[in-house]
Amino acid sequence: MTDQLSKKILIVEDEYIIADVLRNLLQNAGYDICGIADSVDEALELIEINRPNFVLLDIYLKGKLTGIDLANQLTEENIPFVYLSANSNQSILEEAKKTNPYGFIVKPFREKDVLVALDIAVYRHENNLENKLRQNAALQKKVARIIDLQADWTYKLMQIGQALQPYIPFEYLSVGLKSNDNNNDEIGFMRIGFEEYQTIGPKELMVITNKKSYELSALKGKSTWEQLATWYDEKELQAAFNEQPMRKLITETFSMKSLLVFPVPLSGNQAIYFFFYGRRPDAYDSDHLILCDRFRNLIGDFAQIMVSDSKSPLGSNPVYNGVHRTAGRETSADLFAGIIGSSHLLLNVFDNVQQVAPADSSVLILGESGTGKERIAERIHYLSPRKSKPFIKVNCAALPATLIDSELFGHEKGSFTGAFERKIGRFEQAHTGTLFLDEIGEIPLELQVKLLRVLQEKEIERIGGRTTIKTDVRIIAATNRNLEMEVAEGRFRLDLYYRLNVFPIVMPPLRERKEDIPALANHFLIIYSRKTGKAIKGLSEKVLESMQTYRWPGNIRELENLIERSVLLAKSDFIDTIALPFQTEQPAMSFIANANVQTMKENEKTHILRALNECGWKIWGPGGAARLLNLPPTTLNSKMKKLGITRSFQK
Ligand SMILES: Nc1ncnc2c1ncn2[C@@H]1O[C@H](COP(=O)(O)OP(=O)(O)OP(=O)(O)O)[C@@H](O)[C@H]1O
Repeated sequence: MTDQLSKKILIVEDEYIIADVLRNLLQNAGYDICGIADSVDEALELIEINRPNFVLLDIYLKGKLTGIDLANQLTEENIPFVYLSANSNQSILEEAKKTNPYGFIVKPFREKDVLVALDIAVYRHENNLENKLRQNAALQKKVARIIDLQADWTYKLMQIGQALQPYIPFEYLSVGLKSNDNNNDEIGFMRIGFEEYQTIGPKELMVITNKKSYELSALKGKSTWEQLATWYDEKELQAAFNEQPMRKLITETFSMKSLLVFPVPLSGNQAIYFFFYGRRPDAYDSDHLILCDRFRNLIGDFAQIMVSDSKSPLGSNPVYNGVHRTAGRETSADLFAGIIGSSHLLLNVFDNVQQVAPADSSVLILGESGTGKERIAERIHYLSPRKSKPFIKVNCAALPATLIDSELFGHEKGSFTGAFERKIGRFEQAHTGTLFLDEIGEIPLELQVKLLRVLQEKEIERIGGRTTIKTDVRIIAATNRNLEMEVAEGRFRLDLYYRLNVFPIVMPPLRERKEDIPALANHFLIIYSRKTGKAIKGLSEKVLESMQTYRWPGNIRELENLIERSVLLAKSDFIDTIALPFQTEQPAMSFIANANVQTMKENEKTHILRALNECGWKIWGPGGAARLLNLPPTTLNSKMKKLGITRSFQK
């Protein structure tokens, strides 16, 4: 459990009785209550005087201002808070959620709920801080290494961009120097793979944009540069096109949608500017501004040394060293071996993995079935300091509810009928390593409490055992369900959700990264040609085109199965027809926000039914639906049960 004794808590609650109950129970648990406020004004005063470590925050308070107003102030001051709320209406809760609280306690609450919620909040906050501190330290080391590299400055600048990528993602980075003599050189780096960038210097830009040097200079001359770090979403970026013709050119030429401007002041009234461009309409937010603040000095040190060197590519006599198309020392081939694709959505996932892997924080991988969640979980483990320790996987959907308990925690001999031997559970097996809880959304509610306790207390008890056993396990959980929706509908515990959701990674569905389809298809073609001993050379343009228009409800797994089947059926060394399932047009569905659980279930149901029909309702063995769907038959069975699929369901 977290050390409460050092934690000062401020209670902001206008109902005296509730505030008093909270004070008593928190004091009994060892917390120090540094004040009770019934309005935002009073809370601000107490914060100023007492600097609490944590705030428990009611939404409706005395006075005009609400807890949500105070929340923004708390975020600015980096004071974590947990909401106390009665069952407010949905729109208020939505507003509250946007302020990124560390948890919610719903009134009326039990003593246990409050203590657990606070404990999770402290854990989450500490993990956040740990992440932030680690970020700074890691970047500091990288920058020092880059400065010392035996390479030209253009290459070093590209390495700086690459070092920033996990924190400030970009698809195009332009770096410019603003100086007294109005020299506005810019140099660009286009991301073309994981740790792979192409340099776009002035000459390349002229060729790509079909503009002469003086035309580009004129566009740059018209631009105004911000004094402070600023971000623009798609609309804001477009609205400023008139005053910023150079940004318009870059945005349109490279199909970018948002921008983060990061100025770093240097000596002698100069400043170096980093323009991060993203393909998402809202790639940047206030968190990136905080990162800019944190990294400013570090990047400033690098830039100062660079511009003082006569060989700098930016400065009064720029020395530009031509085109680089360079990968970092370790490429995706090393770090993400066998994970095919270079779409910006997948590259963002790689960035997240690289960021979180070295830490011990829990990771929650979200995404539809077959998007590669398990693959990513393995990578996180193998890129972490635990890589030589066990990686243990539990598929929560494949286990009957009655067995999950003993599977996870183990049992002693004779602890229940059928327990003939002592069993070591998965938690113990994963000791010092990583435990991957796949399909975490399927864990029954009763077990969720137990799992939460184990995660907090880091010790387990085997069923029928008398002693507790200490475990040191990193948790990676995955689900294809919308867990927020599961929480809202009472099937998943809010506290467990908050405990697991410390670092979410969202796997994009294949239909949102269609540019990866040809590479994936070729990858599977090579694998299955080799397996079947057929020398298949490729797929026709027509086949690739039809694959691009298909929606892939089963994602990469479905693509893999389709290629496997096509290779088996191929009569020549070239695949020029492919049996894509017939599909009615469906509206695009995004997984996280606004996802409609019903639709996803329906989707899964349709997909399974299609496979069952294709296999004549055979589930097990060769030619069975389980093999077609690349699922263990037990998983398929439990999915069918959950989705209510029986043969009579099929009309
Ligand atoms: N980027 C990728 N490159 C190559 N193969 C991939 C990639 N992503 C996934 N695969 C393959 O696709 C199949 C499905 O991947 P995986 O089991 O990791 O998905 P999942 O999201 O965990 O699915 P589920 O939710 O059904 O458990 C596996 O055979 C995996 O090896």
